[in-house]
Amino acid sequence: MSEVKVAILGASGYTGAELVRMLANHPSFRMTALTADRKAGQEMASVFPQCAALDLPRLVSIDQVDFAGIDAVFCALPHGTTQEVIAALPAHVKIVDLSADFRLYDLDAYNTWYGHPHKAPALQTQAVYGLTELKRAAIATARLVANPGCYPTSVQIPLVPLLKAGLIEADDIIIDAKSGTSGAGRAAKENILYCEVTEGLHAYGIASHRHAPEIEQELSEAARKDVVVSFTPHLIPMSRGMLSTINVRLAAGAKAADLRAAWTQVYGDEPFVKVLAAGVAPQTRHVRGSNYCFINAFDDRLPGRAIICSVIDNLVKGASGQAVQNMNLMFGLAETTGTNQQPLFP
Ligand SMILES: NC(=O)C1=CN([C@@H]2O[C@H](COP(=O)(O)OP(=O)(O)OC[C@H]3O[C@@H](n4cnc5c(N)ncnc54)[C@H](OP(=O)(O)O)[C@@H]3O)[C@@H](O)[C@H]2O)C=CC1
Ligand SMILES: CC(=O)N[C@@H](CCC(=O)OP(=O)(O)O)C(=O)O
Repeated sequence: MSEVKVAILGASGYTGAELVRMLANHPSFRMTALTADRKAGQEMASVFPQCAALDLPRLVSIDQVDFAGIDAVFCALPHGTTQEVIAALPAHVKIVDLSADFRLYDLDAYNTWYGHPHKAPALQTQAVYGLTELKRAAIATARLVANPGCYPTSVQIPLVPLLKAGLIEADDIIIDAKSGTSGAGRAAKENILYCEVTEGLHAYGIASHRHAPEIEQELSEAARKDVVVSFTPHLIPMSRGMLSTINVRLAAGAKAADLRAAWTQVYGDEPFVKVLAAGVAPQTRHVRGSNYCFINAFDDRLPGRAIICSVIDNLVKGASGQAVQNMNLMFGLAETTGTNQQPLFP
């Protein structure tokens, strides 16, 4: 196909850097504009020395980009800042938004969880929630894709097929999730300072994290009834990686082996979702730097219950990798184009 001219808004952030890493080897997407806020005017190689060998445009502010010459936009800005930016883009541009700004279909729920009214409600009705493996047909024809959050990605990949198949009960889902600190972005914040996260582990957003309604929106659709989950995120002292350990009540007679069989049926041909061999616990170190999601299920010692483990790299399948996977789909390209890096191990 002819070259697709791409702009990355927020290229000086962590997910922006991951987008650059993936697009550097992409045969069709050419990085034409890269934006920053405080770092506008700087070379990428001065912001990210790992980019020194790449021929990249200088970072500019968003208002300096001529979007008439852009075909595709990856929007990697903080949530709350993207709705007006995306609403101002010309109609021919296809967009994958990595922020949370277009993920909740219900505008009242958005207002409740994000603390302000939606600033582009008409555009929200066009947005497609972009968990690639579960929404492929809608993503392929969308103009605006709301890329899922990292925690919701790690949770929905295992749970959606199980709820659709009626293999787990929808009213008893307990999610214990852990994220590396890159999940909080590159901007300086006291709670992610080295001394605040190293040699320790803590829960945050207990019973109040904004990813709960996003998870519930998609699980409710799968279960065809309202689902409420118990969701507890934790911050762990590592730069990237996410583990969700999910405790579920099985439908009568079901076993972990049935969950594994259902996943194999749904994901058997997927390039990025892998059901590990029986008994093997998914580990974040085995997906690091890759677009993989590894999942597995185990029978609990409590009768009728199972424990599910799901790992992703929060910056890749949890953000930029899935974003490129989605943009590939929107341009009729193989989803693996530019996204099939093997994990970095050890
Ligand atoms: N980190 C992760 O694991 C994940 C992140 N996301 C979401 O992706 C988005 C980007 O995250 P991440 O890369 O981690 O964030 P960072 O804080 O690392 O980067 C934010 C980027 O946006 C720019 N920026 C900040 N404020 C503004 C503004 N008001 N106007 C224009 N540009 C601005 C920054 O520029 P400058 O550097 O010049 O300040 C920087 O380029 C967020 O919405 C985040 O929630 C989604 C899934 C996972
Ligand atoms: C470790 C950490 O702080 N993680 C972020 C989630 C990252 C993410 O997916 O954010 P968006 O929904 O904004 O895209 C958080 O808990 O808010």
